[in-house]
Amino acid sequence: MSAKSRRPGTAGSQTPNECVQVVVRCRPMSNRERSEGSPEVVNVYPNRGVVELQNVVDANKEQRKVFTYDAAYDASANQTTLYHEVVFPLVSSVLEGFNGCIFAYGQTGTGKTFTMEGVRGNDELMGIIPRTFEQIWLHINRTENFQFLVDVSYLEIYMEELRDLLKPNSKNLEVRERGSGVYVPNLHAINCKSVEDMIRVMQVGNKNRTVGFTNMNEHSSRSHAIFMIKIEMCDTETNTIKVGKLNLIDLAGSERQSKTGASAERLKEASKINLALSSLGNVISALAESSPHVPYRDSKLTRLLQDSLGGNSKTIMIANIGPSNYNYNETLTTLRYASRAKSIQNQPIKNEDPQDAKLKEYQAEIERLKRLIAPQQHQQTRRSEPKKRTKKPKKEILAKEMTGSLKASHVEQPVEEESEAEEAESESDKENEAEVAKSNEELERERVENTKLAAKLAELEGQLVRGGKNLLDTYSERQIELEKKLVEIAERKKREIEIQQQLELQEETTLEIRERNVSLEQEVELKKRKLSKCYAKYLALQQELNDCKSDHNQDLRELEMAQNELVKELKRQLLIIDNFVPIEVKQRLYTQAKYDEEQEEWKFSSMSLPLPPGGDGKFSSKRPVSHPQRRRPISEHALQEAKSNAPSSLRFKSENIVNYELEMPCRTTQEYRTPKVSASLQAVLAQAMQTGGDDIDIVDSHTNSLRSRLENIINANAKGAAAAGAGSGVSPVAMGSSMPNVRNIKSSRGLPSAGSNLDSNRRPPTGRVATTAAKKPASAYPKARGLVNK
Ligand SMILES: Nc1ncnc2c1ncn2[C@@H]1O[C@H](COP(=O)(O)OP(=O)(O)OP(=O)(O)O)[C@@H](O)[C@H]1O
Repeated sequence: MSAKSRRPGTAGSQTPNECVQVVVRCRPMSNRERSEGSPEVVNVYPNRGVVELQNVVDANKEQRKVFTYDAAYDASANQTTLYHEVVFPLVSSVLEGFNGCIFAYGQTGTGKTFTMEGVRGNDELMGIIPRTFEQIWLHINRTENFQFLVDVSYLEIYMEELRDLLKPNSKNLEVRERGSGVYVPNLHAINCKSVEDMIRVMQVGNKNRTVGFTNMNEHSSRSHAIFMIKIEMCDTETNTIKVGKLNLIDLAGSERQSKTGASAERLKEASKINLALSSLGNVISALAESSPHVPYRDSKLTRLLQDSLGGNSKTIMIANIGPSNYNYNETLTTLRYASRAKSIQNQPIKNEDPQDAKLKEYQAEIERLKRLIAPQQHQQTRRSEPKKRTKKPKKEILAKEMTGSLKASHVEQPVEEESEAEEAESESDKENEAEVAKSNEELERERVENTKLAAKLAELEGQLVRGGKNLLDTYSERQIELEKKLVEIAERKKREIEIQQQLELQEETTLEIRERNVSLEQEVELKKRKLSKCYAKYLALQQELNDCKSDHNQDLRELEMAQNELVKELKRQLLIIDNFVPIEVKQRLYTQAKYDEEQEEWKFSSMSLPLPPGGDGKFSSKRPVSHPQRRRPISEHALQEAKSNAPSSLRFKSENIVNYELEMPCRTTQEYRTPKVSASLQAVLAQAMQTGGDDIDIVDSHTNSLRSRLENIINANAKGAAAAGAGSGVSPVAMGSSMPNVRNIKSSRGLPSAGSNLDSNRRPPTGRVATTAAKKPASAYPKARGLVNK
């Protein structure tokens, strides 16, 4: 596919498939690298999009490795150029209603955070994220006849846990899937109305982000941070809605554990980071090879990136590298991954008139509120007017009647009639007053309701931003022109790179055509040259293969280290379960715990407490109760007692159990028995006393090996699930989806299965286990990772 069809920004609701755009950025030498005298091994050719890596140490290795990308930037490239040439067109597409994703990938300390976030408080060194804010608001301020709703969220993945950076206390964030893509339920979103609002949100999130010190970077990001922007746009003339979503991702750095000088905590972090990044690498490889299975579910990171890699999104990968020889291997790995990512194809689709648009909801709500408020106001004005009018005539009539009757009374009426008239008058006055008070009350209530509705209306209207405002406040015409020119230059540069790359490809073909016209001798000479060229290519490929193998082995070693850590942890947990958890709880734990694939955690089907032992007579499970329908057997003695009037006979008089004292078991306690401390626990405690408690290696003295114990537990669990299925009338086959799948559990939880080196420090496997291992070689290592048995 030509780079032209890859370029984002093409209009139309369904664009053709386009590849992930891959850009490499090499940072300058750091002070430390300079002072250590580490040679520079990276050459960048920005006008050809080429990066060249030299091997200055190993003489046997091929000297140069050349990689070609959509664009390449050397240490002199500034933040503005990178933004205008790479990011600007993508953000423009997002403002047209596409999904977009930019992620920075690379070894720790190579400038991912510098590229994404930049240096705070320095306009020149501002990174991609704050520049994106400016572009978005500039667009909003320029676009007339449009209404916008801008929401942002910020989350991080730390140690395979999703955390909301804008609500650090909220827990248990999950990744879910629905028709329109992956999403995170309950993720906090903040409505923004300006660049400043967005910067404030970014700063709040950054304060909550997990960073730490390593040998490679003083402020190393220990988590993958994802800044999400959602822009809903409504054309007020046609009343159509578009939604653009942009994910800006600063990944944690991949690192060799030996180099980072990692402490135990850092080691744990690093193994999780590397695990997530290696699953990202696996996803990239699977997509690049068009593999039928893409292991998105291997980590939270890959699940979140599911749309961005191979889905509905325009995506840019910025691969950050360092120039020094010290990082040769890591740089080579990054360049290889970046090269592979170039062939990932996405299918971006414009999000037009989506059903779940908030803006639609808001507009409907605003209309509803307006409809509610208008008649009420009308009614209020109408009601307050006639009241005054009707009140007055009543009073006038009364006054007239009064004066009339007064006059008459002077002349001819008797005194009783006079007082009757007065009474009638005061009664109707009271009625009138009550009516007025009632309607006043009603009016007041309506007024309060109206104010509430008006406040809600104002709040909703306040969240929507009308486009085409403040244009002159923010940008002058000349600046707009300048920006257009910059984008044009960026486009031209991109085209130049494409042409240059095509030229290089055509050079070889041209050479062949020329060759046809020369003499035989020359042809031999040329063939020789060609042969030596091919041979050099062959050597390079062979070298590449060897490099891949050694890389693979290195990965394997690191996975083994992570696995050893997990095994240690497992042994610790089993030791605790064996020695401190009551046996009945343990059994319930083994048989009733179920693995929830969706939420990726273990769960209990019912959380009732374990019952104390019942059948042995020591305890009864319930207090005895009388039978509700049967009468108590009545003895002769009871009948006689019932007849007497002695106070003690009271309990025999009525049938109901008013004074019935329940018979309780005589003992409710057990003799204290000194706890048995197992040999393994004793050994651990002794070791802890000697070493001070750090990093104790548990030697399992259990008669079963760790592997067979795990198998037993998993079998018990499977049996428990099957029994539960049979009990509930559901066949175990039908329960397949909810039953913990042994293989799935093993692979997804990282539990090594039979055949792995789980208990390498123990006796060799017995014949039975060895047969199992021989039967199930495929499950020994997850195939998706490309791993094989040692
Ligand atoms: N292009 C660049 N120009 C100047 N300085 C840079 C550049 N890239 C990185 N740096 C500097 O290198 C150092 C490390 O960069 P940064 O923290 O961005 O690395 P990172 O890849 O995010 O590391 P980590 O993965 O550990 O978080 C910083 O001091 C940064 O200022």
